[in-house]
Amino acid sequence: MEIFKSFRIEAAHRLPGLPEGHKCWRLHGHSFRIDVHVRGVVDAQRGWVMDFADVGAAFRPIFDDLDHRYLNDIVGLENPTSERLAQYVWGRLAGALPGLARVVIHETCTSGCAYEGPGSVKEGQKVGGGD
Ligand SMILES: Nc1nc2c(c(=O)[nH]1)N=C([C@H](O)[C@H](O)COP(=O)(O)OP(=O)(O)OP(=O)(O)O)CN2
Ligand SMILES: [Zn+2]
Repeated sequence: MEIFKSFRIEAAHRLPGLPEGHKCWRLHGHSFRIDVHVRGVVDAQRGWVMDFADVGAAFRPIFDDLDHRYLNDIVGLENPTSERLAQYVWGRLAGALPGLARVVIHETCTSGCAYEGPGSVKEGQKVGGGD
């Protein structure tokens, strides 16, 4: 069984790896939604995989570091694409949240990414890179 909890973060960013003419090179902001998925068995007594509150507690320090921030200023997020943000969140949560299964970043209502941790994608499996 997989459960999830969603968090909303208001933050600014720009993508310095893009050409200057690209709209996302410029400073702009998003209401990011971050979904944290945890996979595990349903405990017979409690009837749940994990208390949603425990997911919230594990995410809290990350929320505090990301919310109402300029993401590019954060070490590890110098190029804060959705993909880099997913890797960043995973890297911080993995040791704190047993059963972490997926981190989903909704950068806008229509775009984002899902990450299932290192090893979930083969090294060198490049599918894009254009601007
Ligand atoms: N693979 C990625 N592509 C893009 C990212 C990203 O993080 N990973 N980020 C951006 C920009 O930051 C942009 O703010 C979001 O992209 P986009 O979906 O193009 O935003 P729009 O709301 O302008 O989309 P429309 O549907 O065209 O209105 C760009 N690409
Ligand atoms: Zn953006």
